Amino acid sequence: MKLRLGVIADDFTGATDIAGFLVSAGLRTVQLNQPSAEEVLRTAEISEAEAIVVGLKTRSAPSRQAVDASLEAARALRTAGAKRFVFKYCSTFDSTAQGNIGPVTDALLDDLGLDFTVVVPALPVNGRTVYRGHLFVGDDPLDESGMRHHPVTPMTDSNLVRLMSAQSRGHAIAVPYDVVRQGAEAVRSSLDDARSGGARYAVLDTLEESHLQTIGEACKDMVLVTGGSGVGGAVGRVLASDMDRSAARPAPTDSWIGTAGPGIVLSGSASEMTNRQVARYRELAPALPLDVGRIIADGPAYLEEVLAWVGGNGPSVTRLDPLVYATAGAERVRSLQREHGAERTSEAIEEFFAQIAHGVLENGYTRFVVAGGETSGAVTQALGVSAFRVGPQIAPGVPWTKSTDGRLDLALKSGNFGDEDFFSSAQNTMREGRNFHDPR
Ligand SMILES: Nc1ncnc2c1ncn2[C@@H]1O[C@H](COP(=O)(O)OP(=O)(O)O)[C@@H](O)[C@H]1O
Ligand SMILES: O=C(O)[C@@H](O)C(=O)COP(=O)(O)O
Repeated sequence: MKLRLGVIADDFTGATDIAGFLVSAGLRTVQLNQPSAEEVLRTAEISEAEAIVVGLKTRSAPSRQAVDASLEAARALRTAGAKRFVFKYCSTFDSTAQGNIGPVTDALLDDLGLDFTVVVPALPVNGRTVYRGHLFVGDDPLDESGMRHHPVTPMTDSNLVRLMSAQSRGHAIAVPYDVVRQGAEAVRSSLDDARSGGARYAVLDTLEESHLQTIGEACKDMVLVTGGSGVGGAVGRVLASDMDRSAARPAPTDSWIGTAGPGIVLSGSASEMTNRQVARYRELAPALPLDVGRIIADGPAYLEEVLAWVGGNGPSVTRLDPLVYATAGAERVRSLQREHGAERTSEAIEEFFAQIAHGVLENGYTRFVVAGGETSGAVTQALGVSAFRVGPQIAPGVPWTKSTDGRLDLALKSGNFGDEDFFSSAQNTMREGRNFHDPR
């Protein structure tokens, strides 16, 4: 077994995000969704994976459930040979004072016999930076960004030290930019001081890619690192540079071949970026907005109508895949939540997307572009996909993935990732792929 790194990701888009960065770092990486311990072990044995990413759906689950699922994943990864672990959460934290990042981090620390770790959500390539312990999204502090309107985890505080202290058992401190820019040695010594001073978590300022590399090197001997795909990629690069690379082997995405069947775009994210992506794609391809009232009141009959619409807008009619979306602006989301209840609305929409995915799968669809983390979790489960190979990146943090049985191609897009043309560029990337066979 070659396994070095085990990643526990709190949602499925987050899992593909970090898996893509680990592949780019040069590690053979497999992604498993909610696997049993046996699946983790079997994968480590037969796949020669150097990194296994376990995608969970724990971001907004009840805390006990999130802790249990994360511990089970970490133990399975350890049994499979992993010596180092990353707990991957969102680059926009997506975890309020009642959230699961603190409880899961505490449980992992205890289970691994540790008393200290780092908190590094930053992903500068996508505009997520941390300064003086505050998380920024582009030009805005987190609590002034679109994330303040998130339907499930509205972020109204940008101070990670405060958020982490509120959620967890221990004391968090910030390691400022002036230390990080001095390099790995300075960071390591600052972390040692923090730990001996009684801190349990250090939030590291991160303004640019080079800071991630510094942090990756400073955390070289840390068994558990927590944060986003940025620090995950840095840990991966440091690990890869330490490994024996004498055996020639193809780059992990060299042999990427897309499936040939029809495709669909499903968008259940209500983020600002996804709203822009939907608006843009509506100009290019057939698009069906979902009626949330009918999802709740009229489930099965409405599902039949939606599937019929998809069937009528297939490959013989349109070059770009049809889009079905619940995506709406903050005002509309609030009003639907007032009318039907926030949790009920989210769950009903996610379940409806799962049913659409299942329906089109039965009709022979093989290519799925999905926007939204929770939505991707629901869709992937409905498709019965439990393991992915990770392919080329469409945009930073969004690779194409393929079910390991080769049946399906999936692009699971975090709500906030990609540019306005993401939905069409995902399909174009696939069609332009060297080996992609487009039946149209
Ligand atoms: N129009 C809407 N009104 C209310 N909730 C919505 C609407 N559209 C989507 N949602 C819900 O919002 C949540 C979005 O979360 P997610 O899929 O993780 O997207 P993101 O990646 O942007 O966080 C889902 O639970 C989804 O069902
Ligand atoms: O780190 C990130 O921003 C993403 O990998 C992520 O976690 C995606 O979550 P959603 O925004 O819920 O899709």
